[in-house]
Amino acid sequence: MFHTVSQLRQIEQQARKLGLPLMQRAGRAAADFISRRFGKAAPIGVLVGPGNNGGDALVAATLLRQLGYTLSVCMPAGPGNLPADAATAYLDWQRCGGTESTQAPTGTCTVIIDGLFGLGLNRPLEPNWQALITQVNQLGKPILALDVPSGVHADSGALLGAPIQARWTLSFIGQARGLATGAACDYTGLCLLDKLGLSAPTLDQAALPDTATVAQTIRIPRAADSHKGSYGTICIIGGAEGMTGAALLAGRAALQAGAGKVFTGLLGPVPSADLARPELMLRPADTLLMDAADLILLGPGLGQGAPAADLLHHALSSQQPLVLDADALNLLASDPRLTQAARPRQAPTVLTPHPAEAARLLACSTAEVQQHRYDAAAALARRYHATIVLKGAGTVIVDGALMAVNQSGSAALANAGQGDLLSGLIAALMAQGLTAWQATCLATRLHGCASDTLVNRDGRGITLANDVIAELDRHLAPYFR
Ligand SMILES: NC(=O)C1=CN([C@@H]2O[C@H](COP(=O)(O)OP(=O)(O)OC[C@H]3O[C@@H](n4cnc5c(N)ncnc54)[C@H](OP(=O)(O)O)[C@@H]3O)[C@@H](O)[C@H]2O)[C@@H](O)CC1
Ligand SMILES: Nc1ncnc2c1ncn2[C@@H]1O[C@H](COP(=O)(O)OP(=O)(O)O)[C@@H](O)[C@H]1O
Ligand SMILES: [K+]
Repeated sequence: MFHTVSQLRQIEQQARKLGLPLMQRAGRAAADFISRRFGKAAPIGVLVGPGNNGGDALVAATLLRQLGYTLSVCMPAGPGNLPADAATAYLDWQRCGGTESTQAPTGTCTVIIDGLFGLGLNRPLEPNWQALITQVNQLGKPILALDVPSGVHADSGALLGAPIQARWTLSFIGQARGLATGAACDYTGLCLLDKLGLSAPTLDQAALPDTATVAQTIRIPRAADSHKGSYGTICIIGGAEGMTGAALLAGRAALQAGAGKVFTGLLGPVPSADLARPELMLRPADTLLMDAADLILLGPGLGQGAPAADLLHHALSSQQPLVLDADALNLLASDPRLTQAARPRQAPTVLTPHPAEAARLLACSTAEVQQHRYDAAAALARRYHATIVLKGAGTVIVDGALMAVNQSGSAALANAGQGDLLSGLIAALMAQGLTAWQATCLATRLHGCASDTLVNRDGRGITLANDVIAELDRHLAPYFR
């Protein structure tokens, strides 16, 4: 579960009204974390910023000092303008004999606590703060970031400079959603949560779920008295010359994920069979009976020529559920008439853009999409009246008012063919009766899990699409029971 900054602030305010000592609890959680892992021999560096994140760090420093640790506290903005709770924490620090300086910790520290900025970072790091963070990162010491690595925007995950490179991020009350997606994922290290003794059911209801949470309730029934016609007929269209493999990978994934029948319509040369998966039926794209299928997947290896655009137009005006990927998205972005055709569709439309495709669809830069991944996915959903899968680290899924973020998978998936696989998987799950929301969440989750298994079980560094497809079955099987 992840939260917006405003949700976290609301909880904080309610707890304050009850007089709960949240900063004390946060500082204690941080001190416990350090004392469980590090002995008292070498000093601990502590970075204290101008807000309550700094207050958490000061509480931790005070408790660690009382335990007998040596602390080296760096407080560049001084204590003058600290907010009330943090000012109290500073007085406690002074009372126990603690001192501070404006000097960065040195390489003699065993570990560093980052309390520079948390939820309150609201603009790019100014040069003096950036210089401090860079200097600290260069020490190469393990860093415990409090709440958020300083420099990461807690709501969007955007980098407001070059952030603290944390080994662990210990969040309080709830995890900010900015930790879960995009570039932030490279700075958090292992994400941990301490709820500070609060249980907040209303907060949880409004939270951004992980796809794993959505997947928990999904089942894909397979009746004893069923047959291949019970599990959907899919038309996959793509595979222009030189890109046959993209359409085949989508087809293989769809079959492996339980679709009843998969017809693969190719714009380029049509092999007599896919020898690795002869169950697939291959046809010239223009002979496929799109309208007879239960679902159309258009895009893997489609190309952007006139025949591809005609097929897209036809698919958009069809009554069937539609999954659009790859060049189908690029064509959609290039012609406003296609956008007009997408909006009034009654059957579900799913778009699966990677960040560059999303940027084309939104007429902005890829960097802008990546800085605002949640907002970009939501904007696409509104613009196209579609379910959106914005791919990449922390894939974001939006379906109407629903949003989820995925945490499975890794850069082992960063290779051509994975998007084709994912689109085929989504298509198969929808053809078996899942809603677009369920199918996109489950497919994204399982795609990442299958790759993670190859990485963790088999020690793979890179996972290729065919290998991930072979691994899908064991991950899907529990959902068929
Ligand atoms: N209160 C509580 O009970 C609890 C709070 N908790 C803790 O509080 C944290 C949130 O605290 P926070 O709201 O004070 O924000 P924080 O992240 O410390 O930074 C704000 C300061 O930074 C400044 N500033 C911003 N950007 C800047 C920039 N680029 N360059 C320079 N300055 C910049 C900003 O300045 P201003 O915008 O006012 O000019 C302000 O002074 C939260 O993450 C958690 O750790 C937990 O203990 C739970 C209980
Ligand atoms: N660094 C990463 N972390 C997690 N998942 C990733 C990463 N890089 C790629 N992926 C996943 O791999 C897939 C790649 O899709 P895409 O870029 O469309 O590939 P294709 O070349 O097959 O079209 C997406 O599902 C994406 O989320
Ligand atoms: K921090």
